[in-house]
Amino acid sequence: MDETATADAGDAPAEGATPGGPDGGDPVVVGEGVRKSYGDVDALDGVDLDVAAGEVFGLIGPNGAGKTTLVRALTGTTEAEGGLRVFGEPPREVDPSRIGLLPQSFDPPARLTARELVDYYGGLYDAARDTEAVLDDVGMADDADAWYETLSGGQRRRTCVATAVVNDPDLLFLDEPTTGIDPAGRRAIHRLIERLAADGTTVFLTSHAMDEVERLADRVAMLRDGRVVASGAPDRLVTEHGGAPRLDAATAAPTTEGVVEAVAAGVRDRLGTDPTVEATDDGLRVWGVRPEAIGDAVDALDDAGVAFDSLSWSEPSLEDVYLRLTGEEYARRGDGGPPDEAAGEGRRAADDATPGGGRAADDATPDGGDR
Ligand SMILES: Nc1ncnc2c1ncn2[C@@H]1O[C@H](COP(=O)(O)OP(=O)(O)OP(=O)(O)O)[C@@H](O)[C@H]1O
Repeated sequence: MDETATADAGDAPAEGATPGGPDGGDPVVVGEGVRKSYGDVDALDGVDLDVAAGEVFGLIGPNGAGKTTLVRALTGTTEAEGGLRVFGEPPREVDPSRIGLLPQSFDPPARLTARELVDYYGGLYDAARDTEAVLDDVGMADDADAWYETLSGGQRRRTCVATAVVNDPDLLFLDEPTTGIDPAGRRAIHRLIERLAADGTTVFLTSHAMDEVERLADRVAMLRDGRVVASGAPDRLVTEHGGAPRLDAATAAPTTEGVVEAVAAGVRDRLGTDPTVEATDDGLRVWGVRPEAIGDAVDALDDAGVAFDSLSWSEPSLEDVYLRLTGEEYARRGDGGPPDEAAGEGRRAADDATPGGGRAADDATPDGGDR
């Protein structure tokens, strides 16, 4: 979906945003100024968002940012202040058959097999998908006769995903669906999410796996301290907040200020740009090295007498956006370089956020709780 990325929770949707979705229809999920406190803790501090029909909406943020609280508010499994609408209704009034929910913590009966569990949850609905097909979707067809309590952590999580999609929901909430699942299983879950979205299911995805969110989400909202500090399409967020591509050199010897200056001078001469070079924990980093300039940058390292053990080049990703806008970081940084500026931007965005600003997500629950 084409939306300008924003990093200010207090803003209205940016110009070019299509809050009603690509087809201009009503959003499936709307949150306006959503607030939730636990004692002195403001778990949600004024969150706004909308999710369009058929969209995969990613919600990311550090531990304790408020993601699960938001999912719970949107699924009606906890009370929250503010405007919450799912399919135009308060979350607790939504037809449960339209909603799928995979809570972060879900403890189904342990002495049922995976097949029996999917059957059981499918039986709660008038129309459910075929159990075998759902088990196959999550890669559990071969282990379907094992008791839940004997399954591995990843197999359990796959089974839980199966119970969340067995009713073929119009809106699916997945709170960290792939935690503990091996790479092949993750791919199976990703394919399932992609297929559901292609078939029109709206997916509200919470995850700490930035590669997963970057791959799957049409739009992302980043929560920090109960506030949205950025939202937009992943590629736009990366472009606007991810920083520059960089070349990292791992060196045995510590990087001195003299080496940093020598490399900076060399890169300036060879690339004709004014680079940011900084010492890192295991060597040094040159920011702003485009793929076609890697050779020249390496020559500049050689010129400066940098004896490196290994080199790596990387483009910015959603993980960089996350690290910057949450104020966390990768390695030790120099003064005033791109990471510091971006981290400061994130901190400012969070600090400037006003109650009722930003974007968030709403939700509803199939059977009234974390099952
Ligand atoms: N039932 C509760 N009682 C008291 N405090 C709570 C409760 N649920 C959540 N909180 C607090 O609300 C804040 C947000 O918690 P929440 O679980 O929503 O974060 P999260 O972003 O989902 O974190 P994580 O990534 O670790 O799952 C935290 O400070 C947490 O301690």
